[in-house]
Amino acid sequence: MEGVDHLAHERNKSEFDVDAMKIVWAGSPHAFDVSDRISKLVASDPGFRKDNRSTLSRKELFKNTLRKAAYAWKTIVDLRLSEEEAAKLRFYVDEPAFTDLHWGMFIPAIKGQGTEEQQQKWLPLAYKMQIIGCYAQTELGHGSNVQGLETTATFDPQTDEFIIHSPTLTSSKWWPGGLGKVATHAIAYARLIVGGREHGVNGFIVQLRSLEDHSPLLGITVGDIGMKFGNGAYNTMDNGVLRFDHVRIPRNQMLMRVSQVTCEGKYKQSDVPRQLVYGTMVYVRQTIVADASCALSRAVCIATRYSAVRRQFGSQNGGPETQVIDYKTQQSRLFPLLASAYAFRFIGEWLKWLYADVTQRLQANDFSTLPEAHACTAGLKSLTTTATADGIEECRKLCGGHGYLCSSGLPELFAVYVPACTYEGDNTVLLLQVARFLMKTVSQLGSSKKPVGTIAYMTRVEHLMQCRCGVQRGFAELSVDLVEAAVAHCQLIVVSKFIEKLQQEIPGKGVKQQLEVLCNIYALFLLHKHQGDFLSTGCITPKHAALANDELRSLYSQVRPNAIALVDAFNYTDHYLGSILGCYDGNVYPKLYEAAWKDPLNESVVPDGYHQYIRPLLKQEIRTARL
Ligand SMILES: CCCCCCCCCCCCCCCCC/C=C/C(=O)SCCNC(=O)CCNC(=O)[C@H](O)C(C)(C)COP(=O)(O)OP(=O)(O)OC[C@H]1O[C@@H](n2cnc3c(N)ncnc32)[C@H](O)[C@@H]1OP(=O)(O)O
Ligand SMILES: Cc1cc2nc3c(=O)[nH]c(=O)nc-3n(C[C@H](O)[C@H](O)[C@H](O)COP(=O)(O)OP(=O)(O)OC[C@H]3O[C@@H](n4cnc5c(N)ncnc54)[C@H](O)[C@@H]3O)c2cc1C
Repeated sequence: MEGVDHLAHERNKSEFDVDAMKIVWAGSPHAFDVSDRISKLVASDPGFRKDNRSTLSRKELFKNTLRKAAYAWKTIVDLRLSEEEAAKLRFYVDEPAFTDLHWGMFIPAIKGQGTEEQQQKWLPLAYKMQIIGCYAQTELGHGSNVQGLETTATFDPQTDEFIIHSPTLTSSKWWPGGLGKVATHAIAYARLIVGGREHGVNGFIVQLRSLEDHSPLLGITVGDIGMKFGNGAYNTMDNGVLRFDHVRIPRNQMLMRVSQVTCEGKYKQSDVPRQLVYGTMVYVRQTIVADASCALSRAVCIATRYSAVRRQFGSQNGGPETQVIDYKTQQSRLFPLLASAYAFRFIGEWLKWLYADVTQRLQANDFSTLPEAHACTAGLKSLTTTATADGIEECRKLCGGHGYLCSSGLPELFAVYVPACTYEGDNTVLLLQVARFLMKTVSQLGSSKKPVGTIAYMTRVEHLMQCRCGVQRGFAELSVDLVEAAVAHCQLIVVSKFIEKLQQEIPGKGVKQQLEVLCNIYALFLLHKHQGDFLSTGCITPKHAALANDELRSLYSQVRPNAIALVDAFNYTDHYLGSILGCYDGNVYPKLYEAAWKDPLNESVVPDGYHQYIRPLLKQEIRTARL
């Protein structure tokens, strides 16, 4: 029945202060207040409805996304929302759109790679959305290999301009979000050519469309690259294709914090690492880790609530069947994902600190932690997105057949989320960067340069290197093993930071105890999953492995009474979850049944096409082959 909490009995089992855990999950009382207020604002406004997405055509879907983006911007302006509140509103609108790239990449690129003068010119226009930007780096022929990009930017000293050109088909910009139909400007990455000499890939601000009638400017060919994975999902985003035909831009539209070109045509490299050109990618990778905890926690919330609602088998003497959440197999699949959601939340908090720290150091020309920041953002983006994409799919399976319905929210969540394993850096390519960082660290063991921070533990392998020094096989030859080592390195960081989180003051009855249980589940589940490596390297004995398994089962039993409260702590509205299976009150079956009849296919009891195709079949009016 409506208004009845079908999960009340589960909520009454909780052994900790859920409101205190909501603050821990949000990060602070202030962050909780903003999230709670804005999520409810979005949920209560019919202008942000999203339950019809799977029934719209691509063009209807995209136009609806533009409407919502404009409505969100009007809401932000009318309510004078702060930058923090505006970001939260865009998050809870929960629809990939051009604004993600405008705010999430175009603006950060100008802030990170533009000079003070360039920031003063372009940021006010971007903040007021008087221009809409995208980040145009990837090309049809190159994405991972940034140094392989083919677009050229040739300096013309006669006119003090750069000529931006797409020399080949494969140099067409391909994938940039927001590019296809909306962006008026791009940060385009191109090979800088001055006086016939190449100076690597740099970023250039290029206007693509008229601010009067939105038509592409002279020399610009631009469009959408077409439908992507899944129906609604990421098709709300106009990922685009862009070709330049000798497009001229003023010299001062090359982002010049890292490298400069003078009006005399002199190329100058600042005394900063050229990799700062990649700074926007580092920034986005750390935000993607926070995204992972959001996406995984959504899926886990849905699967946990539904696992408590769903009963299957086990009825004794006509009594109620067993809740599937009580099956050990369901717990062994679900609870490690619940623990991962919390683990990724805390590693996301730490990574945000690491990024802010390296940014502050860069401003003082201290580049000492840049390699570690690159390795951590690359590795943790790879680890958390892979685990989250796999986790969302596991949550779909944990919900049985109903998990495959769009009304469960899980198919769309999966379809929107999985490109995170590719965008902002293919996950394997990024792990190879971590492996390169680890090998460089190992090669420096024994020198005066002692490993610190997230690689401090590597001093312990020093003896290994001394006895094995000289035995070196090619990086490429060992890359599979090195990628596994990179994953293990990142997992160690996640576990370490979870443990460090528990050493902080954590208010609220039973809250720290619950987090300790989740931390132990996360760590022991990894040990169980990789026990072959731990056993073969002698890190643990078979008895240790058996003890870990026993402890895991015990920990699952400790989580069980608190599972619903632990996902309630995410404080997601039913609107944001977008899932009948995950609705707060657990009143699933009536809602599933009601939703089915709203499908357009049920607008008529006899389907279109019956008389044309089915009736002739049934009436044998179609000549059938002799059976
Ligand atoms: C309905 C439900 C919704 C819920 C789900 C919510 C999800 C969100 C929904 C949608 C939101 C939409 C937002 C989406 C945002 C993302 C959009 C995507 C954008 C993009 O993809 S932008 C393009 C990204 N492209 C890449 O990442 C390219 C990857 N490749 C590279 O980074 C480089 O090519 C490279 C690093 C692999 C190699 O570079 P290079 O050849 O130049 O360098 P080397 O390998 O030779 O290394 C040389 C030394 O430089 C160091 N280095 C490399 N990179 C960096 C760096 N970034 N920072 C610092 N240092 C770096 C290396 O370590 C080497 O150092 P060494 O000391 O010499 O070893
Ligand atoms: C939804 C979505 C949104 C995007 N948005 C943007 C955007 O806004 N702006 C933008 O510029 N780009 C964007 N991209 C592009 C994205 O950044 C690239 O697709 C991504 O960097 C991967 O590069 P790639 O496509 O060249 O993959 P490839 O590198 O071609 O990967 C193919 C395979 O080759 C493997 N591989 C590649 N190099 C190596 C190596 N050295 N060693 C071992 N294996 C290797 C990879 O692991 C992978 O298995 C987006 C992509 C998607 C899917």
